[in-house]
Amino acid sequence: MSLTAKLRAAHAADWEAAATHRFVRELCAGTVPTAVMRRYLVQDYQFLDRFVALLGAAIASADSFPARLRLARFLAMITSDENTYFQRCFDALGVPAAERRNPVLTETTIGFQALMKEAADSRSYSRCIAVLLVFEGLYLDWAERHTGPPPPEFIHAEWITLHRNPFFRDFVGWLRAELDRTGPAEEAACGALFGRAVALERRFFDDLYA
Ligand SMILES: Cc1ncc(CO)c(N)n1
Repeated sequence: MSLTAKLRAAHAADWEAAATHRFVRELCAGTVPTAVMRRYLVQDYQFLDRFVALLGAAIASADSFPARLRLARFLAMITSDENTYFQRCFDALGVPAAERRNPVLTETTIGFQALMKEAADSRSYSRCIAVLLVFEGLYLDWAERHTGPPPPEFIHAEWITLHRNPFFRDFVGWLRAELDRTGPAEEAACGALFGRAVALERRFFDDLYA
């Protein structure tokens, strides 16, 4: 069994709970309450800050130029299309500047930031990839489970299509292959980060309805 298949199986309960969570079901149906969507986007924008730094660490620690190019292309999408999605949502929802820049963070967001900092500071390519694979693989998974027409509001529809398109799917497949190639040398450390990331993803969605 490949490392990524083993990790996915070891954390199947949290993974399934997140991939089929009430939040993603409501998102795909276009019925997320506005207050819930707003809470999600404000916290996720703080997630994104460290996520960009983690991608930078992965680029710096990668063992080949093709890997750096691939990660850099993904980073370019995050810092353009995905960043402007957040800005347009904040405009539409009337989120003030202070809450875009410096909101009160939940424990879970703080946990995500600590996890990403730890992976980035390790300067280990495979540890960075282990964390990235959870973030992107889980979002690809729930987005691809949605097969109906996109919901009418851009706030819902674009968050789905950002995670359900051929470029994103290829990128996740590539992350999986990179972890299977480089992760076995650091299996315990990669597995621990992977498991923490999946548990945080589940909690991040749970928090929205707490
Ligand atoms: C919490 C979280 N996990 C994964 C993604 C996908 O990048 C995201 N935007 N937010």
